[in-house]
This record gives sequence, structure tokens and C-alpha cells, in this order.
Amino acid sequence: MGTTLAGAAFAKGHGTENDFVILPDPDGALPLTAERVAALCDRRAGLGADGVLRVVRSAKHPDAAGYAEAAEWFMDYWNADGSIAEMCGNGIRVFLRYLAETGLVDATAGAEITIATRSGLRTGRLGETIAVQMGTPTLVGTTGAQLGGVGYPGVAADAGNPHLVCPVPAAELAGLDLTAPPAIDPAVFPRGANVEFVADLDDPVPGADRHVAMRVYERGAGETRSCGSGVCAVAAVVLAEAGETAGTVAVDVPGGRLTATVEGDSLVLAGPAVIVATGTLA
Ligand SMILES: N[C@@H](CCC[C@H](N)C(=O)O)C(=O)O
Repeated sequence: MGTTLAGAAFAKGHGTENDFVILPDPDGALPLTAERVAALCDRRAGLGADGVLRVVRSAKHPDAAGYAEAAEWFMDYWNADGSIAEMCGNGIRVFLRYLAETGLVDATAGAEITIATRSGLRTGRLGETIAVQMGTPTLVGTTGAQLGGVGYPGVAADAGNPHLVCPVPAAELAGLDLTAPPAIDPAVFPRGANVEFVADLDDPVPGADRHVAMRVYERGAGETRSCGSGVCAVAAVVLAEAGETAGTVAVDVPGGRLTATVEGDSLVLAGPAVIVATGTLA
């Protein structure tokens, strides 16, 4: 094992502009630290990303060894500030695209691949878009966020990682100042939370039952252009508030559009995921 990341291979990818540095590390040998992750994700002095996806064999990582029989690969997810998160919906989709494009898994269109995450196993289907069975988030209860001196009531949701979904009028969404973190209740969110602001949109989207727009302030990354687990939380809250137990929610994020299709315990998150560059760290 080296003592720095110099010479390590990397790839860069994104899902609806939620972007990641991908580090192939099959044997879990890279000396990854919070400081090195933050340096890689720095948008001026590093490669720039919302997070790092380390691609490691489940058998070779202590957090995933128990999943080794069910999933060869573990998504070791780190936020841009170097903190570790349990789940990343867009990360899974980009991770699967990377595995397929590098031949680490069967890349046949329609193939289903299961990977390990800190929040358990997730299975995705490869295609032009990548659709992942995320499971329905648990709605924890009502709480709220404070932003710029204004209170926003919302619903706490557990999508494998913590979320707070706050509905806002459509006319207010674009004007929210998300340059600083919304204040949240530490008693409800002892590990912090990702905060989504969501607005109903009137124009129907073919194939979707509901159409909303979302902006997110991510724990460990700040405002990002998309958040897959946030979309799952938003879909669960939007459907629950409408008294629905099933349906497809189209969610417009600054970086594009994702869909979440809910039926019983099933929630399938779908959208684009692309690899845009590969290289070697200096
Ligand atoms: N962008 C991700 C979520 C990444 C983790 C999050 N910032 C956290 O700390 O929980 C997604 O697409 O889900």
C-alpha cells in the first residue's frame, strides 16, 4: 500500500449533475482519508466533485464483508467534506455505470447488478438510464428547517440516510438562498440531514402521476444539483401527503430530471448516469 494517492487511477462521472470522483480500489488498499477526499473534491484545487465513490470488493472492506456473497462490489461513499455517508442514490447509479463500462460486471442491457452500500444491498438495472431498487423511505415525523430567518415545516424521512423534505410554493423555490446550511433540529437529526425544498408543478409529465421541482442542501456537500436519495424522500412524502400509496413522481432538479416509482415497499429511482473522464492522480 502506498502512503499517498499519487498514481491512482480515477474516473469522473455524474447523475443529473450530482458529480463524483470514482476511485477503483478492488483490494481496499488506497490510503483514503477525509483530508484526501476533501482535496480531491475541491472544485478549484482538486478534481471537483460532490463526493467520492471508492470501488472496492465487499470482501475487502470491513463495512461490507458480510455482503460479499450477495454483492461482489461495495460503494464506499464519501461526501465532499470527507465525511462518510450511508447512502447515495445517484452514486449507486454512477457506480453501476462505471462497473459496466469497465467490464467489472456483466454489461448486457437489462442486466441486474446488486451492490453493497453502508445501508445494505441495492439492485440496479442497466440501460440507457439506470434504475435502482432503493426501497421506500421511512417517514419519521414532522419537524422543520430555518433558512434566512424563515421557518419551513417539513417531514423527516430515512432513505438509508437522513432527509428533511420541506414543501414550498413554486414561486419561492428558485429564490431560496442555499449558500448556507438550513438550521435543523439536532434532536431529530443527531447525524445531520440532507434538506430538500420541494414545489408542486402544474405541467404533467408523460408517464408520471406527479411532477415536482426540488432543490437540496446536502449534508457534507452543500447545495448540489441533484440528490437521488433526496428524490426518494421527496417522492415518499409527496405521495403520502396526497394519500397515495403508489405512483410515479417526476422530480426536476437543477441538473435534470429523475423519476421515483413507488408501489408497496418498492421504490425504483431512475435517470441518467454517465462517466465523463478517466485519468491518473498526480
Ligand atoms: N447525493 C447523494 C447523497 C449523498 C450523501 C448525503 N450527502 C449524506 O450525507 O447523506 C444521493 O444522490 O443520494
